[in-house]
Amino acid sequence: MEGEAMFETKNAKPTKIPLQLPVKLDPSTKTVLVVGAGISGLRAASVLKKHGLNVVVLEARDRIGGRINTSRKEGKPARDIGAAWMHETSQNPLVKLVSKLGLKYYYDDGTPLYYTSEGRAGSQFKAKKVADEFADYAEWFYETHPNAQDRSVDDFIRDFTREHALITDDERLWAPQAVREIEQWIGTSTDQASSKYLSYFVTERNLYMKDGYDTIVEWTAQDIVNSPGSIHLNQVVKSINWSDDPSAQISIQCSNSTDESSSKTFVGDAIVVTTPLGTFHHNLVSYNPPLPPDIQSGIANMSYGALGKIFFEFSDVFWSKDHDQFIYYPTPEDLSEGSVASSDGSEAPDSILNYATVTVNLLLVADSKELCIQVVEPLTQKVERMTDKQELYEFFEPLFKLMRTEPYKALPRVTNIESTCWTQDPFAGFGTYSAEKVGNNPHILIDAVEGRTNSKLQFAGEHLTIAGNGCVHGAFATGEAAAKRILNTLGVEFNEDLVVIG
Ligand SMILES: Cc1cc2nc3c(=O)[nH]c(=O)nc-3n(C[C@H](O)[C@H](O)[C@H](O)COP(=O)(O)OP(=O)(O)OC[C@H]3O[C@@H](n4cnc5c(N)ncnc54)[C@H](O)[C@@H]3O)c2cc1C
Repeated sequence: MEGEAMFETKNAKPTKIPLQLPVKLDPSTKTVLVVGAGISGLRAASVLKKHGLNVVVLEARDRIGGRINTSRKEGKPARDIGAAWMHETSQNPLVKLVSKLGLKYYYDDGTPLYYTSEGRAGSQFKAKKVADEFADYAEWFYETHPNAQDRSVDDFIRDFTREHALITDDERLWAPQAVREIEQWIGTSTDQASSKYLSYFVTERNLYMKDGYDTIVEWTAQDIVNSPGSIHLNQVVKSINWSDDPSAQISIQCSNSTDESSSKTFVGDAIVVTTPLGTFHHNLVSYNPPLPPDIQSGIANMSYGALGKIFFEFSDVFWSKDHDQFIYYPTPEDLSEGSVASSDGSEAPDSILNYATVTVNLLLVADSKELCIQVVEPLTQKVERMTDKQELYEFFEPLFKLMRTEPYKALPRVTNIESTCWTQDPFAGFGTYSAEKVGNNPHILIDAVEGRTNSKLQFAGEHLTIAGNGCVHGAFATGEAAAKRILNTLGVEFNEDLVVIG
C-alpha cells in the first residue's frame, strides 16, 4: 500500500489516488569519487557501493593498500613494509577478521631484551618502569591541568625525574632514554613529541599479522575490485574542483603516473579524499575553491612523523631465540663524551648506537631468520636515502654485534636486505603517519571534518581520528564515517546490516 491512499465517495467504490510522497533517491544515479585506495578509501568505497552508489576510486600507485604494503617473495614469509600489527586488540574491530579469514597471527608481547652500548642489559630495566610511571603522570597532569602549556616528552620527563625523590641516580639518568621506546609507536622523536597528546602503549597487546596485512586490504576491497571500472590505478589526482551546490558536479584532474603527459578528468556527485596528511602539508593536490579555513587550520595544527624499517635476513641466527624484541637505548648525554673530533677537526661519523631502536625478532614472530630494525625521524630520512646495501649493513653492524649471544663469534652472512622508502614517497606524503608534536591540537582538524555532515567534500584517513589514530583500524573507521556523511548529504539512509565486519 506504500505510496497510495484510499478515498471513499458516496455510492461509489473506493478510488485509488496516488500520494505525493517525497521522491526517494535512486542511489545508482549518484557517483562518488574516492581519492586513494588505502584502507580508509577502500572502506569508504565499499560502504558506498553496498548502499547502491556508483564508486570511482582513483589511486596514484600501481597497487592498492597505500601504507599497507606486503612484500611477497616465493618461498619467503610475508614481509610488511608498512603496517604489520593490529593495535588496541581488545577494541579493534578488525581483529574479528583474523578468525573469520583464518589468518595466522602472533601476539608479540613477550618481555623484550634491553641493550645499551655496554651490551645486554637483561630483561629487567628499572628505568623503563620510571618511564611508564611518567606516562601515567603526564596523562593525569593534563587531565587535571587542561590549560597547561604543552611540552616535549623529553623536557617533561627530565623535570619529572629531577623532582622525583624516590628514584636512584641511575634511574634518573636512564628514564629519559627508556621513554624513547615509544618513538617507534608514535613515529617521531621524544624531543619533538607532545606530552599533552602522548599515546603511550603500555598495557595494550599487539598482534602481528603473520599472513601479511594485505589480507585485510583484499577483504576490504573485494566489492570494489570485483566491480569493473570502479578502481583506476596510476591516476595521480592533481586538482579537485568542488562545490556544495546540490546541482553542481565535482570534477578532478588526474595525470597518469606512467605517462605524465596523459591526463584525465573524472566527474561525480560527491568526493572522499583520503590522501595522507603529509600530502596536504606539501600541497600536492590543489583545491578549487581552496579548502575551508577550519580544515586548513586543522592541517596546520597536526604533524606527520616517519617510522622506517630495515629488514636483515641472515644465513644463521646469532641473537636470542627467547625474546620478541630487542630494545636499544643510547647513552644519556650526561654520560657520553660528546662527538669526538678527529685530528683534522671533522666530527666522528654518526653511529646507529646514538639512536634508540626497537628490533623485532622475526624468528619468533614470522619463522624467518630475520631482524627488522625500526627507526624514527630524523634517522628514518637518513637511512631511507641509503641505497647502497653495503652502506646500510655497515651502518647497522654495531647493533648486530651487541645482539650476539656469543660475542666472540663473527656475524653470519647477510642474505637479504630490504629497506622502506616512505620519506622519499610523495604518495605517502614523505612520511609514515600523523604524530602529535609540541603545540599541536588534533581536535581542530577532527572536529572540522566530523562537522561536515552535509557536504559533498569529505575526508578520511588515519589522521582523522583520536581512537586508533595513526593505525589501520583508525583509518578504516574514518572511511566508514566519511561514507556515512556522504550518504547523509545525498539523502541515502545508512543501513548498518550492510556493512558488518564479523
Ligand atoms: C612503516 C609503517 C608502519 C606502520 N605500522 C603500523 C602497524 O603496525 N599497525 C597499524 O595499525 N598501523 C601501522 N601503520 C599505519 C597504517 O599503515 C596507516 O595508518 C594506514 O594504512 C593509513 O591508511 P589511509 O587509508 O589513511 O592512508 P593510505 O594507506 O596512505 O592511503 C592513501 C592512498 O592515497 C593514495 N594517494 C596519495 N596521493 C594521491 C594522489 N594525488 N592521487 C591519487 N591517490 C593518491 C596513496 O597512494 C594511498 O594509496 C604503519 C605505517 C607505516 C608507513
